[in-house]
Amino acid sequence: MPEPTLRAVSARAAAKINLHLGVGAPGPDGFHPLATVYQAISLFSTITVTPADDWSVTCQAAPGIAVDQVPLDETNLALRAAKLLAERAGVTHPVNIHIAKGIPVAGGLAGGSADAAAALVACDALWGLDRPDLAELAAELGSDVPFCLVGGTARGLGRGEIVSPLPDPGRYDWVLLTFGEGLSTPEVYGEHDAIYDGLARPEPDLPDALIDALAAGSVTDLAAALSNDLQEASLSLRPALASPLRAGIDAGALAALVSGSGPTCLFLARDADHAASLAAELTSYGEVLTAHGPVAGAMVVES
Ligand SMILES: C[C@@](CO)(OP(=O)(O)O)[C@H](O)COP(=O)(O)OP(=O)(O)OC[C@H]1O[C@@H](n2ccc(N)nc2=O)[C@H](O)[C@@H]1O
Ligand SMILES: Nc1ncnc2c1ncn2[C@@H]1O[C@H](COP(=O)(O)OP(=O)(O)O)[C@@H](O)[C@H]1O
Repeated sequence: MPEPTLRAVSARAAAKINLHLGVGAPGPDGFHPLATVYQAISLFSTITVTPADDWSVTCQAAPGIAVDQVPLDETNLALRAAKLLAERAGVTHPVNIHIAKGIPVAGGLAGGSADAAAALVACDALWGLDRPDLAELAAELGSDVPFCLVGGTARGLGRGEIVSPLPDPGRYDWVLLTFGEGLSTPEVYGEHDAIYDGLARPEPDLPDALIDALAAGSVTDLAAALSNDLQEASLSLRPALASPLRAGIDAGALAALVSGSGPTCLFLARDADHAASLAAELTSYGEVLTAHGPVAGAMVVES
């Protein structure tokens, strides 16, 4: 077994958005086949792992982020990630996992998945493992976790865990409208199934227009190609989202859509200055953040 080092190690991972989220009919395991395009954006969780006598998790919120819904028991996804890696690598030394949370919780931004990806990378470095197969462990932890390891912009197939990078040389500025009360991902998928009950659902695919827009770095073409099959279900569960989505377009956003399973609303801006002015127009609807993408995946950082 590798000898543990005594130092603490920090790693950070980014939130994701789905530029396209195509959802098919669920398989026998209840999971939905996806054809999605993920983009990592500049909202981060930083995980610090420190050798300790027992396994534990602590969490601290960045300004504007509410962390009361983050579990501090064995269900915490970062703790599950660390324990899974320890078990597979034969490590028996517990760690404290400290989460500095900069990603809104239960917002359709893969905050828990980002924490898990960062925990894998941090523990891998702390324990001196240098394992090349973190993606396999990531897929066991959740459908979004493999993307959070990789970052950038990538297509996601299967249930979202089969990730391959896409050329994306541009920079995109986003305004995010977030809400204190999240939406449950399984409930949103369930609502999607209820809406499509009895209706045929084609196999999901990736639109060429989106891939081309990204390759060209064209913000206006990207705006025209954004789509989310879960948006209708999110709006059905949270009808109040319709009004800020409309307000964003009225204020000049190039596009407005729900992020993944929601309820975070995304607004695409022309550039960073435009994002700042759009953000100022939307403050009456919820907590407003700005971010840009694509950014890198999970990586070790200075503590
Ligand atoms: C919808 C998406 C879009 O990227 O993310 P969020 O917007 O919630 O962050 C993902 O599909 C969420 O991924 P993730 O949150 O990792 O899901 P998992 O832990 O693997 O699964 C949680 C639950 O979501 C449902 N689920 C998830 C993925 C999938 N392809 N089909 C599903 O039906 C299942 O009910 C599953 O029990
Ligand atoms: N480290 C974590 N951070 C946030 N939520 C977590 C974490 N571990 C487990 N959870 C649970 O996962 C749920 C979904 O949170 P999150 O991953 O932020 O949202 P989403 O699935 O919408 O992207 C939360 O309600 C919470 O109960």
